[in-house]
Amino acid sequence: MPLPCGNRVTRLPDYLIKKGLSYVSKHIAIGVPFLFNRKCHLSFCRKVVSSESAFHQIQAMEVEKPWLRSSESDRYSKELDVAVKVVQMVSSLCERVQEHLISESNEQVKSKDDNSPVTVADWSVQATVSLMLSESFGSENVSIVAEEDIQTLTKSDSVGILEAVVKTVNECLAKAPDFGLTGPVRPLGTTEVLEAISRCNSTGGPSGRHWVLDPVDGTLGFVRGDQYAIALALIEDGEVALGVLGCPNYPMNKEWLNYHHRYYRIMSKLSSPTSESWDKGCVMYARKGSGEAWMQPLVRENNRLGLSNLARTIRVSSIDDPALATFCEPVEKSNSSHSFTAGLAHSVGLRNQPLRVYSMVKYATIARGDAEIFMKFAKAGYKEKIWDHAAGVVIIQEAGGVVTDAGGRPLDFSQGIYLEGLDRGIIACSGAKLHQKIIRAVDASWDSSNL
Ligand SMILES: Nc1ncnc2c1ncn2[C@@H]1O[C@H](COP(=O)(O)OS(=O)(=O)O)[C@@H](OP(=O)(O)O)[C@H]1O
Ligand SMILES: [Mg+2]
Ligand SMILES: [Mg+2]
Ligand SMILES: [Mg+2]
Repeated sequence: MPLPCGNRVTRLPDYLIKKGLSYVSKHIAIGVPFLFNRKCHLSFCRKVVSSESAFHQIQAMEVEKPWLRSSESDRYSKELDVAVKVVQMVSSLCERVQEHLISESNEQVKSKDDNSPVTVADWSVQATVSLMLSESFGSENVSIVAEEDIQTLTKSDSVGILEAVVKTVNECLAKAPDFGLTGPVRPLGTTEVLEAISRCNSTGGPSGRHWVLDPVDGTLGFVRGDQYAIALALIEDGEVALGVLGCPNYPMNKEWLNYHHRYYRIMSKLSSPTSESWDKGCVMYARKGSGEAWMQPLVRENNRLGLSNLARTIRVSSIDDPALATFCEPVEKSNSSHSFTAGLAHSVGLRNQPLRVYSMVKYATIARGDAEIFMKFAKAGYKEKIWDHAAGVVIIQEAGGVVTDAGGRPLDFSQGIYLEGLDRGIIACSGAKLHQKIIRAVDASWDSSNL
């Protein structure tokens, strides 16, 4: 089921609006689940909606469609709908911040106590997602496990960056209607923004619903003008129910990936490519058990296309011959042993150079069939966090792939913020055959490794 990702409101004569609304109401009244033809429904809405209030009426009706809750296959429809829109919204925020970071200065980057980087974007995305989920589901119903806290942000030397966060959040919230969402009626103050960030301090666990957010995954890639992702997932009773990955620098068309990120920058200075020709970013999403994963282009301010019409299903690669397969891994060898994976690649017969990509875009490459294997072997003692994996895992699985630890067991999202009990590392593959070969190779070489 493709989901909407934004609507531009254009003024049309009143008689058309009425006609449009009565068309929608009629279909609801006679119980025609025009969800079956949601593409048509959305492009229809885009054509007939002439004011924000009319648009919100249609949205409200959309939310109350009874059939969304009536069948198991439509479970989490509303949650996924909201999650995709929110990720679209904050992907735009990240693009603006990244552009600014690259062209202006490094003042918007800080180091956390563990020396890892954090930026205006990380905090602003976390605040915005927290606010929009509360707005959509009621703050009392929303538990969020997320990476950032306000410790560094409230230090005395962070006054400038805190101001930038509040400004960035308010600018983003003001654009909520462009994405089919409702933002607050007035700009938020510093305390409210800090509260929104701090509220994401849930520790998850085996029962109940928990949203899991990595506001900017691959912050290092982000500050370097390279790949990064916004990752939002919903865990219910310890299982990942849905996942959304915003990948603002991962093009819809694989071909563009061959160009280095610097090329983007040069290109955007030479000409300002339209999103139609450039197609630079995408959002991917999936619901557990649906057997489908989807991708659609990022909503851009200059993008008035019928974006939901451009949503398409994605599928993992059908390549199962190691000689033809490509594996991807983290860019930084401090995050995953490049020498160990090189040994595995050799023993399994992988011939292609590894694709080193920052962030959960690695999960996206497998889900979309741009690579066949993703491996991560962190140093002993490092504990993987659930927000670095939840969204990517469900998207790969629904796209037809396999994700386990190196012992072949599924990742356990039920034990709080860490993937407790993870056996050695993470292996995601497009299919069972490659997966089995990698697992065997790990077993054969683990004892002689330094890991
Ligand atoms: N020491 C160590 N070992 C393993 N993993 C670590 C380590 N330190 C951090 N992290 C987590 O890695 C996240 C970034 O992973 P990537 O796959 O993007 O790594 S890389 O930047 O491409 O090397 C990164 O996510 P973000 O902080 O969201 O960028 C961290 O959660
Ligand atoms: Mg991360
Ligand atoms: Mg992060
Ligand atoms: Mg981080």
